[in-house]
Amino acid sequence: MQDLKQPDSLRLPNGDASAGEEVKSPFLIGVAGGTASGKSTVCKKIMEQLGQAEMDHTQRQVVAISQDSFYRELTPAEKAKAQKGLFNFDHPDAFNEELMFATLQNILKGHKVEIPSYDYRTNSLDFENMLVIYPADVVLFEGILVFYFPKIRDLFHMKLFVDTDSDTRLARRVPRDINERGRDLDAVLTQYMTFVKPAFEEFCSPTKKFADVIIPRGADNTVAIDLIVQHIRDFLNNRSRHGSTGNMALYMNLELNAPVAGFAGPDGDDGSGNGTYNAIRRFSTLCKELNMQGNFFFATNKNLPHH
Ligand SMILES: Nc1ncnc2c1ncn2[C@@H]1O[C@H](COP(=O)(O)OP(=O)(O)O)[C@@H](O)[C@H]1O
Ligand SMILES: O=c1ccn([C@@H]2O[C@H](COP(=O)(O)O)[C@@H](O)[C@H]2O)c(=O)[nH]1
Repeated sequence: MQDLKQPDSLRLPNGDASAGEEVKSPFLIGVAGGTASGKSTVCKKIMEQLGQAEMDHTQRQVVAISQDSFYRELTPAEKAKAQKGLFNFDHPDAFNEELMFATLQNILKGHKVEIPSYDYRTNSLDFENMLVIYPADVVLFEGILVFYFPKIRDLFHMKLFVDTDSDTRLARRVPRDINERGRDLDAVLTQYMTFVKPAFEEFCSPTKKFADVIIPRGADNTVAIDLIVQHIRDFLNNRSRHGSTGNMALYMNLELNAPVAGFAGPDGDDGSGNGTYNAIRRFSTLCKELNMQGNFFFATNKNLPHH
């Protein structure tokens, strides 16, 4: 059974900002799932429901980042293979793990970071179109293998897995790759059968076990999305009431071992230990709600009280 923990960055009282400067150490949510399972759509819906999508980038409290910005640069020989659909973009070696790790660490320290966008038509990073990620309260990091690398997996405060059946995913991937990623039908199907499907089974699907929350049917699962949104909203309200260094992980019941002195939750917790109990209650209530809805699965968490 996994052990949900709180990364050091959230324990730091003030990150690495200069004295007096407020640091936003975000609540980091990993969103994994097979290709075309709906990871970006789920993130988009969460952002929209929180009123973040139409907001200026510099002002957003919630931001979403794609793992695709961390594909490693290909050698000319690999590029030639990729153009013929003969490069395996679904293998962990296709990613720059170190850069991904360093970037997430910087994000957790409350730094502004710049990452390239990804151009699927040329199979390359697009440094002309850099994405600026401003410090935010909640960061969603989505991709097929976000839970594959242990040290990256350990950075997440919460892990979601979007679980959509493979027929639906293939049926979505084919038109998307043809219409949006400049591919032809033969290439899409060959790539899928040669690389995408075997790699999903070998590398992506096994990471489902690390998820705290599994979302069947992705963006169609409005109940799951509403509940996740409601809880993010609660964090944001809590943080705006208690400052950006407010301990979101405790509020979310992800660190139950040590009460944090000075933490005051919405129920008037004072850090004496009752705050922890109240956090457990809130999280436990969420689990119960989700179980009752029956279309959402919460992985067993040894931290949760049993009712
Ligand atoms: N619930 C859904 N119903 C219908 N189409 C969907 C749904 N979710 C996603 N799609 C479509 O499927 C494709 C893949 O979705 P996307 O969110 O980009 O998946 P991922 O990020 O997991 O690759 C996109 O064209 C998207 O518009
Ligand atoms: O140049 C590339 C890079 C990636 N891919 C495919 O993209 C998916 C991952 O993106 P999703 O949005 O999660 O589908 C992965 O399965 C790669 O096969 C590509 O085709 N070309």
